[in-house]
Amino acid sequence: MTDAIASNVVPLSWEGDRATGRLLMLDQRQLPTEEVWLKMHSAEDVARGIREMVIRGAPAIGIAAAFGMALGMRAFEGPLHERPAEFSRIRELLASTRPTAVNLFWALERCARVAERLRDADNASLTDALFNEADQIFQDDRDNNLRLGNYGAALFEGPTRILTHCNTGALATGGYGTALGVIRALHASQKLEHVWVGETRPYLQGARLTAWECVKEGIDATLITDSMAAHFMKLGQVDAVILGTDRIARNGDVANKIGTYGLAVLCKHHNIPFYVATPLSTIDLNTASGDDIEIEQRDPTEVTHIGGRQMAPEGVGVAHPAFDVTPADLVTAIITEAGVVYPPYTDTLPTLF
Ligand SMILES: CSC[C@@H](O)[C@@H](O)C(=O)COP(=O)(O)O
Repeated sequence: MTDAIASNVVPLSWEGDRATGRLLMLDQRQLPTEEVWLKMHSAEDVARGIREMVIRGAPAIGIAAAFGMALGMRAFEGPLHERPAEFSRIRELLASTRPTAVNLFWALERCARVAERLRDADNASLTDALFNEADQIFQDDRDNNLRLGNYGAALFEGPTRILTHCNTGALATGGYGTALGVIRALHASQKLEHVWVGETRPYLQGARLTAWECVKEGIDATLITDSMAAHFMKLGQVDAVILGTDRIARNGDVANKIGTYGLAVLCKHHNIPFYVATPLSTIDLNTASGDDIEIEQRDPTEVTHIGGRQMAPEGVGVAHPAFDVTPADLVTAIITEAGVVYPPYTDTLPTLF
């Protein structure tokens, strides 16, 4: 086992006591130039924060939603069985924010199980239990990342050159990160030579967030545009690609940030291993294949504008699927907190649970 570097970056934190306090979210839209913390007082605030990308990344979205559920129920009085519609309304509000990352629905399901157990309890007890659940999801995610980071790092002898995409770091999780967690663990064990950070058009999670995390922790990283990946692979300067995911289907198909599928195809052509690092909370055994995963379609202005400046003419058609699906047969291995699994994923994924 390698010693983890303690990342001091977190996407959210709590301020005050549970009865009157608030959730603080680091506004990821303002990074890397400004570190602004927004105060969330209600489920509506949290839902807006997720929808508008104040917080993003599959595990972080799930954690935020669990806190949103607790904040939402805090506003009421009396036992839940007297007003079950309120719980459903808040759950649906949070569930409607973003469709692709399964962690959102997984976390809300955990909250629903808590509520079911305490449907006759007074509201203070229910709210307290929901806050405990949110804290537990937050803490577990960080611990799981540390574990999967070590499993991932053990796959390499070093010195290794990794290419990654989007942001899968402390900002996208309970801390530390999934794919970036593996990279952190490689760095800690002195097996990391270098990281190529794909900028991740159109939302630039790689350029704005992963690059920021790497610089903050002294990880040797080079930012490239997405279209440069093939070039550096051809030059023999990429030993492996490691990414995160928003949902893995039962057959091992991987939904992740748009551009992931293209990288997997490039890896196949250049004979480079393609790894997906994820907590078990992102594996959805109830979804048979990637064809069944809803792909979020986002606002066209995220494609036509960069930093508020218009880059495309009025009137042009624009497509903006935020995610794509990489077929399981392009995935070399899936790295989790319970170990590393290889194809055929239909057989190996269920053994992790
Ligand atoms: C550990 S994060 C894994 C994924 O959530 C990440 O790769 C990703 O695609 C995030 O997309 P985003 O649209 O920024 O929420």
